[in-house]
Formats: sequence, structure tokens, C-alpha cells
Amino acid sequence: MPRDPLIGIVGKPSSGKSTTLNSLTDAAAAVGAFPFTTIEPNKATGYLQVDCACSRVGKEDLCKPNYGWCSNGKRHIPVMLLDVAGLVPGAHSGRGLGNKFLDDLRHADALIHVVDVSGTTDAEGKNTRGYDPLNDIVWLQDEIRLWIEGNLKKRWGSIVRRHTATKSSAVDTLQAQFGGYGSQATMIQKALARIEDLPPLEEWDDEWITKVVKSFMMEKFPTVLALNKMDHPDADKNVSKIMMKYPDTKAVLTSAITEVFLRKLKKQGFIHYEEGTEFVDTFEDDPENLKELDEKLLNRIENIRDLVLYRFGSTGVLQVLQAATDVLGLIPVYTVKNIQTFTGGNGTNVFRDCFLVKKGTPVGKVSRYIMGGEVTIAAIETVGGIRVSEEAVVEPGKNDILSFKIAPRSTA
Ligand SMILES: Nc1nc2c(ncn2[C@@H]2O[C@H](COP(=O)(O)OP(=O)(O)OP(=O)(O)O)[C@@H](O)[C@H]2O)c(=O)[nH]1
Repeated sequence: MPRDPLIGIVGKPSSGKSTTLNSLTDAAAAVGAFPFTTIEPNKATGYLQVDCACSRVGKEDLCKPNYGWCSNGKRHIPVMLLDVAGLVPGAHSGRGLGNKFLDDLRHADALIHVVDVSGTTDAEGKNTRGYDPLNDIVWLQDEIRLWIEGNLKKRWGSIVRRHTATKSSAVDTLQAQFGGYGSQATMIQKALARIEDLPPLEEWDDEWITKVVKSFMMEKFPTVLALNKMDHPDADKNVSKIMMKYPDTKAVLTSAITEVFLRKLKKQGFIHYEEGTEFVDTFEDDPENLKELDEKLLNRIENIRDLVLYRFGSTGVLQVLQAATDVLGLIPVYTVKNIQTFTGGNGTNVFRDCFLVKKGTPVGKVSRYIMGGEVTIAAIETVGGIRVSEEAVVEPGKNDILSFKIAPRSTA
């Protein structure tokens, strides 16, 4: 990935996008119960939680990231998030905030689709009861597809003429069209390879174009479902339906509002709460360090424990970000100056630098990505001072702690 990954948060109005974003970041996106609270796309930094390399080598106490933070071996790596303003059915043809939404989307590498599984908001985000959230998954995918298809079909005649005249490959022709969505030729190759019996491009009719666009979307916009508002009593039946209909789609149950609430109480000194876990301590557990909660808040904590934390193991919010980086195949790589002590420069702190790269990226590419093309790398080492070749690939737990030895500049 030539730049830092960007995860887009999509979903209909009032599904809980801003709340999800708030719960993942310290940004204060406007939260409201009515459609289009979010007018402008909102970029913010979320934090991906991973088991840090420091815990592998027993140096948790010395770990001090340059970006994000690490506590007890859990590292929080910054990831850019994009909150995309309310999408409604018909957006591709300009309804709601329409194409603006779709134009923002093109920068995203993966999507988190926040689905309101309580069934209390309709397709446009208005209050209702008994709404089937399966519809939202269908129409949202359709909107993105129709937008891409629309752009393609508008010019299809000239695209085919040019394709034939220049004797281009289907990949080159499509890359010229899809480049604006941030696509790469490898994505298009994969997308086309997945389609059985695909005829030559000049023979594609509308049906083939739809198939191609659908397949392209799987590459360009891999999607994770955040099944939000799981704290609501009607959520269970809707969740089961979605899981049955989309068994291959990654879905995580979330209660974004619970995460926001718990983080707030934690900041105010009422509870100990480790994000991503089911553990909440109150005054009763630690009277020396925590403030006492009034009865109303205490009851709310009890409900949260019963309805969310003990039932599902967490609020799910951190897990949804993990799932999104998983579908992109991203893993953390730690670069250190000293491969024996894992320190950088002459400091005592370890594992200051950490980057997300695609699993399977050759080590040489990581070095160029991080050090830039100008320096010459003399050697690359991993744990134990073991030399690794530029072609060796990074895997979780293997070649993911690296030290680059720079060749001295020639004075000739
Ligand atoms: N019960 C419950 N309500 C939630 C949850 N997450 C969000 N909400 C509520 O749902 C409403 C809409 O949330 P927002 O985060 O503003 O939704 P949005 O998708 O950003 O909406 P737009 O800005 O209109 O696009 C608010 O009243 C939230 O408090 C949740 O996990 N559970």
C-alpha cells in the first residue's frame, strides 16, 4: 500500500456512524438522533489494538510508541478513518447527499458498514419499528455498484472503441476507467479472474458489466459489517437473519453507544475499563482510586454488563476495526535501530516505530516504503540478528521486527 490505509465508515443516517467513530477516536464528531448530523466527511484517527511485539520479548515496561500508545503489551496503532455523510437509497442518482458521498468513498481502502440491527430506523434513518436491516446491506451495496456502473456505462461505447483500436488488455482498459477510484491493476486482475467464462470486453453486455463491477467492488471496497445497537432487544433476531444471509461476510456485533459511555466514565474517574474487554471495575472494586457512582449510573452499568459485555464479551467496537484491517490483510511491522535491544537511536525505549503493511509484502519493499528510495540498504536483520533477504516476506510473528543497515554514502 503506497500510503497509509484509510477505512471508510458508511451506513444510512442514524445507524450510528458518528457514535462508532467517536468510540474509536478522541474526535468529537457531532452525534444526533436525526439524519444528516454529519454533513461534511469527517476524517479522524482511530486506534487499532494489537498484541505488541514488546510482549513477545518481555519488554512491555520499556515500550513507548512514537505514535499511538502501548499499555501492558497491547499496542494502539493509529489508523485513519473517514466518516462518510448519510447515504440514502437513490444516492447514486443524486438523492440525499448523493454523489458527494460516493466521491468521498473512492479514497477508502476498506469499508465498515454500520448497520442498525435494532430495526428502529428505516432506510432513510427515520424512526420506525420492525424495520428489516437486511435491506440496508442490499441497497447500500447497490448504491455503490450503480454509481460505478453508471460512470462506466455512460462512456461504454467509446471505451470499447478505444479498447479495440489500441488493442489494450481488459485490465488496462478497466484500470484507465477505475483509476479514479484508487484501483490498482492487480485488483482488476483479481476481480476479472474470479468471473467464470468472461467473454472479451467488446462482448460485454449490461449483465457482464454488472458482474465485473460487483467483482471489482469486492477488491476495492472489502467490507466489514458492524451490526450496531446490539444492546437493543430486537437485535438478536435481525443479527441471526444477517448472519444466515451473508455467511461469508465478516460481521461484528457492536454497541457503539456503550463504548462511548464507558470511555466517558473512565475519563471521569468512575470506572476502570480496558477497551476491547468485558471488564469494568467500579467504586466497590477499588474504592481507593475510583469515584462513587450514583444509583442510576450503577444500574446502567449493571445493564451494560448483562446486555452487552457478558453476553458478547465486549462492545465490539475495537474488534470491528481489527476486522477491517484483517480484510485488508494488514499486519504491524516494527522497525528498530538495534535488533538486539529493539531500541531506536541511542534511547532506552523499545519498539518506537510500527507500520501497517500487507501480509506477504517483501522485506525489501518495506525498507523502501519506510526509508525512502534514496538510501542504499546494506543489510536487513530480524530478531536474533538473523539476516533476511529483500525477497523474504513479512508474516505475523515472522520478519515483522526489522532493522535496516544503511550503506555508507560513497564519497567517490
Ligand atoms: N441503542 C443504541 N443506540 C445507538 C448506538 N449507537 C448509536 N446509537 C444512537 O443512534 C442515533 C444515531 O447515531 P449517530 O451516531 O448520530 O448516527 P449516524 O449514522 O452518524 O447518523 P448521521 O450523522 O445522520 O448520518 C443516536 O441517537 C445514537 O445515540 C448503539 O450502539 N445502541
